[in-house]
Amino acid sequence: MNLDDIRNNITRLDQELLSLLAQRKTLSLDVARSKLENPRPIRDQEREQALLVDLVSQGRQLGLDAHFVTRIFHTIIEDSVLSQQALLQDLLNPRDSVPAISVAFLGLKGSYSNMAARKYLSRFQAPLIEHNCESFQQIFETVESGQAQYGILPIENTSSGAINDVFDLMQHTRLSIVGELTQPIEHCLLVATDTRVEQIKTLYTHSQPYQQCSQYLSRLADLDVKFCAASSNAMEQVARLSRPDVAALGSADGGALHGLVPLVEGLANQKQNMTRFIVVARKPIEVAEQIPAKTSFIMSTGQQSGALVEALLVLRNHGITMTRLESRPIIGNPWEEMFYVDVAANANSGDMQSAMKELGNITRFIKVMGCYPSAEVSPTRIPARLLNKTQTPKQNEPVRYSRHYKADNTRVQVGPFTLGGDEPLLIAELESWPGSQLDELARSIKEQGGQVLALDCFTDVGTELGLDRLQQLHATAERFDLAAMTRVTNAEQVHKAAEQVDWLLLDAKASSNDELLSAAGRCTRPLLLELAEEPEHSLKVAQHILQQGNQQLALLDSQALPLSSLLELSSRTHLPLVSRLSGDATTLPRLGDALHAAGVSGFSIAVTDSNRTLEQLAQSLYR
Ligand SMILES: C=C(O[C@@H]1C=C(C(=O)O)C=C[C@H]1O)C(=O)O
Repeated sequence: MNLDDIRNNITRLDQELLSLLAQRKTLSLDVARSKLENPRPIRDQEREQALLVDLVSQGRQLGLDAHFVTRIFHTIIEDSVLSQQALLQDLLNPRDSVPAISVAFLGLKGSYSNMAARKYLSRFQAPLIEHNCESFQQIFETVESGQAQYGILPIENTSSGAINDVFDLMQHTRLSIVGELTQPIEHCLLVATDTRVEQIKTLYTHSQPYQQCSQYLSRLADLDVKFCAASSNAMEQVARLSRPDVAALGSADGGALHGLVPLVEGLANQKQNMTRFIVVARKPIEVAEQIPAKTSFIMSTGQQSGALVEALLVLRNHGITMTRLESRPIIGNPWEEMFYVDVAANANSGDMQSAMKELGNITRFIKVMGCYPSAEVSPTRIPARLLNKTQTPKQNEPVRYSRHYKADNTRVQVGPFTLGGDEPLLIAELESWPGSQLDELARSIKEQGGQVLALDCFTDVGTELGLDRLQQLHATAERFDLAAMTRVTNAEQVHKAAEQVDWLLLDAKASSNDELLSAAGRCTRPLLLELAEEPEHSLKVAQHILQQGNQQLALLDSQALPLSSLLELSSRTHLPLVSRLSGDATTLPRLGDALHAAGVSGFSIAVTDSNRTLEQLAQSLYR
C-alpha cells in the first residue's frame, strides 16, 4: 500500500469512529429518557467502572495501553453525561422559542469570555447573537434590560483568585445564576504570517496575559510591548498588520477567529491556569433531581462572635457540603461583610429548604442567587485492584525486594542525603504542626545534627491547609538545608507531596490501600514504608511498590522489633532499614550504636522544643 492508500484507509476509519460516536450519543440520550420515566440519577459510576474495566482489558488484547483507553473513554463518558443532563434540563425548563440565543460578555471576538460563551451556549444549537461589553456592569445591564438572554462572567481564576468586581455587582442584581463552566486559559504567541520567534519585534497584549507569561517573555530579547485594552484588540491589531515581526498573546481558539495561528503554546508561568465563569439570566431555572446541582447564595450575619460559625453549622447539620466561601465588604456599612456561599445541593431539596429557613432566622440578609447543574463530571477511576485483574499475569515475576534480585544494599537518595551509605541518616520527627515555631525547631534540628525534618502536613486538616503546610515545610527545610518528609494517606496527597518534599512516608495502614500504593510506586520520590505487625506482609507491599517502578524504597520499624528480626530482615532484603527510637538520653545513643552495627541505616526520633536527645544520638553515631 502506498502512502495515499494508507491515508485513505485512516480517513475511512476516522469517519467510522465519528459515526459510531454519534450512534453512542443517541443511545445515551435514550438512556436519559428512560431514567426520566423511572427516576434514577443520570450518573451511574458503578456502570462506568464496569465499562472501563472491560474496555481496558479488551484494549490490552488489541495492543492499546490502559492509560490511552481510559483517557478516551473518560472524554466520551463526560460528553455523554453532560448531554444527558442538558436534555433533562431542557425538558424541565422549556425555553421561549426564539430563533437565536443572545449573550453578553466582556471584550471582543476572541476574548476568553467570548470563547466561554460559545462553549456554554453551543448546547442549544441555535445561532448566537453576541453583545460585546466594555465592563462587567454593562453585562449586567444588557441582561437586566432584556437586550441579551444570558450574561457570562468570570468569577475566579486559579492563578489570580476571586474576581471581586463581579462579586460586588452580584450583591445588587436581580439576575439569577443559571449555569457555570470552567475554561482552561492557555496563552499562545499568535501570528498572522509565516514567521519565527526570533523575528518577532513587537508584541500586542493585554496587561494580564503579559504578567501571566512574564517568565517566557523575559527570554525574548528587545521586545517592544504595546498594551491593549483587551486580548481581542491585540489580536485584531496583529491580524490587521499581518507582518512577520508582530505577535499577540491570546488563546489559540480566539486567535483563529481573527485568522491568527499559534507560533508557541503553553506560555503561562503557571501551567494549570483556569477560569470559572458563571452564567446569569433574568429567570432562575430548576435543576432536575437526578443531576448534581449547585446552589449559590449570599448572606450577612452581623458581627456578634461566632455568627458565621453558627451559620455554617446549619449547613453541616443538614449534611450540605460547602464548595466555596468568599467574603466582600458591604458598601456603605464599614466592617460588615457579605458572604458568598456555594453549596453542592439542589435548592429544592428538603435539606436545603430547611437549612435556608434556619439561616433566615439567624442572618440579617440572605438571598439565593441561583441553582444550576454542576459542570464538573469527575472521571470514574478504576481501582488498582480491578486494573490489575485486567492485566495478564506475568510468569516468574522476580522477587524484587530480595537479596537474590539485588545483592547490594539499596541506597536511597533523600534530598542531598543518602540512606544506606556508610553514615546513618537522622530523621527528626515533629509530632504536631508547630505553627510559627517551625523555623526555630528546624534551626535547632540542624544544629543538633538532624538531616531530615519529618512532619505530617495532611493529618486532620483539609486539603487546602494541607497544601499550605506542605509549602511551608518545603520552604523551611530548604532554608536550613534539611530534607523534608511527610506522611501520605491517599493518591492525591502522593501527587501533591511529590512536588514539594524529598521523602514520602507510608504508614502501616497504607498496605490496604491499593490506589495509594500504586500512586506511590509510580511517583519518582523516595518512599519510607512503615512495617506492619507482620513484616512478611510488608515485604509483599514492597514488592507491589517496586513493580510499579519506584525503586527508592526504605522500611521503617516503629515497633522496636527484636534485634534478631531486624537481622533476619536485612539478610532477606536489600532495602535499607530505619528504626524509630524512643527512650531517654542515656540509653538512646547505645541503642543507636547497636542497631547501626546490626545493619540499620537510619534513625527516626521525636523532637520537641525542650529535648536534646537528637544531639546525643548524633554525637554517639558520628563519633
Ligand atoms: C449512558 C448512561 O449514563 C451515564 C453515562 C454512561 C456512558 O456514557 O457510558 C454510563 C453511565 C452513566 O453515568 C447509562 O447509565 O448507561
